[in-house]
Amino acid sequence: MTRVLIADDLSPRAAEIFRERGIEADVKVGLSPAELESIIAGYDGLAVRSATKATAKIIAAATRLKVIGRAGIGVDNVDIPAATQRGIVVMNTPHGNSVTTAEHAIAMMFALARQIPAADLSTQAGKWEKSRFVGVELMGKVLGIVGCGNIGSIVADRAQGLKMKVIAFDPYLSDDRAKDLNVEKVSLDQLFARADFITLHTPLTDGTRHMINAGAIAKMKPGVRIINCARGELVVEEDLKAALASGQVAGLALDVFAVEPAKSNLLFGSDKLVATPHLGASTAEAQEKVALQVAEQMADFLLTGAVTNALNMPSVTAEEAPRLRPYMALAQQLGSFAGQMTHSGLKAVKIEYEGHAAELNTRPLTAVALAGLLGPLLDSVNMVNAPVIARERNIEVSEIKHSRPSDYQTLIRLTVTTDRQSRDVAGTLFGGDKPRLVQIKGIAVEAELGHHMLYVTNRDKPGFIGRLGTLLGAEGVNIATFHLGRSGPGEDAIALIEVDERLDDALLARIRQIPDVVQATALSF
Ligand SMILES: NC(=O)C1=CN([C@@H]2O[C@H](COP(=O)(O)OP(=O)(O)OC[C@H]3O[C@@H](n4cnc5c(N)ncnc54)[C@H](O)[C@@H]3O)[C@@H](O)[C@H]2O)C=CC1
Ligand SMILES: O=C(O)CCC(=O)C(=O)O
Repeated sequence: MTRVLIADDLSPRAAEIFRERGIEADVKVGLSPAELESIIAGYDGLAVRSATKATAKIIAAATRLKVIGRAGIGVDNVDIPAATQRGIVVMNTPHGNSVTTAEHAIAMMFALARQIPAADLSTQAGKWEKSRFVGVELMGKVLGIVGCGNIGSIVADRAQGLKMKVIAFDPYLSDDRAKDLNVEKVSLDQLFARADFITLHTPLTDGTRHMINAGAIAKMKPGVRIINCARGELVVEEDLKAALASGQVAGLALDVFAVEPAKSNLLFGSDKLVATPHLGASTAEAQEKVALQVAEQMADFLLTGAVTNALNMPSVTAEEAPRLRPYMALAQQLGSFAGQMTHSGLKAVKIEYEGHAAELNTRPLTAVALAGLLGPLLDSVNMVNAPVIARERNIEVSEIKHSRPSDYQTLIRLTVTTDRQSRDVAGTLFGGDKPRLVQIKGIAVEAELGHHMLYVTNRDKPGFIGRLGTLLGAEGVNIATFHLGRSGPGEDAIALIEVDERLDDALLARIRQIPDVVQATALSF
């Protein structure tokens, strides 16, 4: 039975959805890394929020794992390259908690502007310190948004409702989108120089780690207030501590910390700091949404092959999945055929689509063709890691969709170039869903690929087929199907023969001794 481990505190809806869809769901929250490592091999899926770290070590132990689902946005707690190498799909749930997180950023901005947490503490302590808590108005102030994606743009919208002037730095924000959002696109230095409040909404990447450091803070307006509801490591906490002490930064609101859970932190204790324990996504509504979304996505993938919001492979919608399935089988078979015939360094792979195939979402087909191709050459290859492996090995992959009329309603052709030669193989779907090989090295042949095949190339000479059939019969080899093709009378010919069992090397050697045989290979599908 398909089994999923829910390792973080997700809404109970997630487990319900898995079970409703016939997937066994174990909820084990708070496992240590060692405990997780010791049980992960029993699961097909792992659902997490941010507490569980799916490290390379955990992933290496996850021999059965097919999918990691992040009920949330940031996936910095998942080692995506390690998952990709192991052929594990990593998916998240963008949008599910964006409004909630944007609202938290706005709440943090108010908390800073009016010192609400400190005023609350003081008031409840019976101090009534009206003059200590004189705040600043938000109206007319400049809000600098660093990272204007889903969350940043919602923050921009809400801030405009508060009559703030919104400026944004985001290298991927187009002029049109900035215009739609009514935000002024600026450089990072301009944002630092102009913003009264700065709010961070970028993912944590090598490019954003520690972007708010002493150098950046020095460029900011004295008395700036900074909000971070994205990731702790976007800032250098030591530098912020110094800036709070000097007054360069008047207030700091942090929902996220370099080390979490932040049971202690060098910034704690300052009355200029407002801190929350990574609560950005923690509303009932957001948690319900992300739990439902991650469970549906993971179940869809595990049960139907539909891929939504994956970070390491192309998407396949639930509608596409059944339509793509026979094409996937065809692409896999073509790849596998070519892979089993490839014995020297692979340099390039070209995958061409014609007819109906050219109208499909071909990225997953290309990925599966590559997996079929590399599978016979390497261990543990699947459609998730095959494109990465090809890239790492400098294999040039090209995909072409032809709009020209085709002899076939649908056709996929794979051309593999090695150090020594180029070889192509093409196939179609017979009756709309049955994969058939239709061409090998430009020679027409129509063959369904069975489990065990014998592939022979020979010179087209009288008596050859009889000699081959006689030898196979004499060796007790049962022939299921026999397919022939040739480029012309007396020229290159091929035979594709389905047999009940894989032929051994000794018999293959004898087949190669039959006059006119060029090569003979046993293939398995
Ligand atoms: N505190 C919390 O509980 C939550 C935190 N988050 C964090 O918020 C982050 C942002 O989430 P979304 O807005 O949904 O992501 P998103 O992907 O929609 O937006 C991120 C934006 O950052 C921009 N960006 C990337 N590198 C940048 C750079 N060097 N400088 C400026 N901008 C850059 C991107 O172009 C993109 O527009 C997540 O990656 C996650 O880490 C998300 C949800 C909840
Ligand atoms: O699940 C959570 O509480 C954290 C959410 C988060 O940080 C994210 O979605 O990136």
